[in-house]
Amino acid sequence: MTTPSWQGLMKEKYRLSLRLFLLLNALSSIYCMLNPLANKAHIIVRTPVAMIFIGSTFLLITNVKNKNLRVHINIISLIFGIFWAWNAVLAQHALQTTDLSWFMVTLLAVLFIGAIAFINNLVSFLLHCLPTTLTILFLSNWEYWVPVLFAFALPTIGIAIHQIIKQRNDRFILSLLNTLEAEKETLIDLSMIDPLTGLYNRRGFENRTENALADPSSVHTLLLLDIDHFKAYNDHYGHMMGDQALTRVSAAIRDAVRSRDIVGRYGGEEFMVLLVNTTPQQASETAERIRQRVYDLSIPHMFNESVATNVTISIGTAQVKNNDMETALSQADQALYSAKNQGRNSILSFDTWSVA
Ligand SMILES: Nc1nc2c(ncn2[C@@H]2O[C@H](COP(=O)(O)OP(=O)(O)OP(=O)(O)O)[C@@H](O)[C@H]2O)c(=O)[nH]1
Repeated sequence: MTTPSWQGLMKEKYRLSLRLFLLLNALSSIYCMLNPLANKAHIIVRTPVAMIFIGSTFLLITNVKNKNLRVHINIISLIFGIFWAWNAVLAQHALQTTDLSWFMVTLLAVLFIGAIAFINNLVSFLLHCLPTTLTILFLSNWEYWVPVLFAFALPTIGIAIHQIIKQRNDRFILSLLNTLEAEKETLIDLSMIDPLTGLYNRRGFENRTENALADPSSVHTLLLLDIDHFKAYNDHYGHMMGDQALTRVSAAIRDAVRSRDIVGRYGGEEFMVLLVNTTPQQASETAERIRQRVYDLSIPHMFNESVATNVTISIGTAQVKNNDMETALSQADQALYSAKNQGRNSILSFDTWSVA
């Protein structure tokens, strides 16, 4: 699970608790309308519960039909809470009773709805239950204040404690999700890095170049670089020295280009560089700078046959046209092959070479 899906789950919970609240209100209002006690009274007594029934049914249907409709749960709970309190006032007036049992049924129904629907939302619970609780206290002249306040305090305390525990859990889960996401990002980054040289591997290179190629107005140049006679180097100096040479050459390439250019290890002793947004002139200057920097490392290579006595590289370059990296790669490869054939430690641009 990710943070956005967690937030989606929270929204869904919010929606479900609203629906539950509306459903319980609709059911309770039906009961109150059919209650024989209420029938004894004037029809006006049934006005608030009728409004609760119409309002909750309408909102419930609307909410089920349109998931994205935003309904403020606190406002709805307060309005319905006031309606229930109004119902208590009208009923008491009509029935002329201070009988606790009658009040308790209404109060417990309201508290039950609030506690079930708003187990995680103390504010909504209070907004829904306080109007009726206070009204009943006044209507009964505070005669039954102990059972009324007890009935109100018990779920209030329970919901408050439950909310504190839930908030702690939510914070813990969110921090856990953030840590997991950060670790996932690190792993993705690591999976794109070549462990020996620290450059992008082929996957990382492709991933990074996708972003650069997204801008169609820019002109990019692809460089393919290959260490000359590296097999002979490995054979004579050993694999460990070969690894060291690869690491130093990688660093030299990285240092010779701008930070926005993308450098990757193509595989073995081959590298690739995407020179982002460069003119052909700048590209050939950069390729020459790379070649020279590697030469200047002066890594001894007595078996770099008829090229030099130190490690050198050959470079093939090609412009990336129409964001077509595959074609550019094939062209740079052809240019590199020719640069090797022309004596190595050299640079060949596919674009000028193919025209000639
Ligand atoms: N030390 C080391 N050697 C590697 C690594 N990957 C590839 N190589 C060696 O690189 C050498 C590549 O040799 P070749 O493909 O024949 O090319 P080359 O000898 O450089 O000849 P040219 O490219 O024609 O100049 C092989 O000997 C590989 O074993 C690596 O990670 N470490």
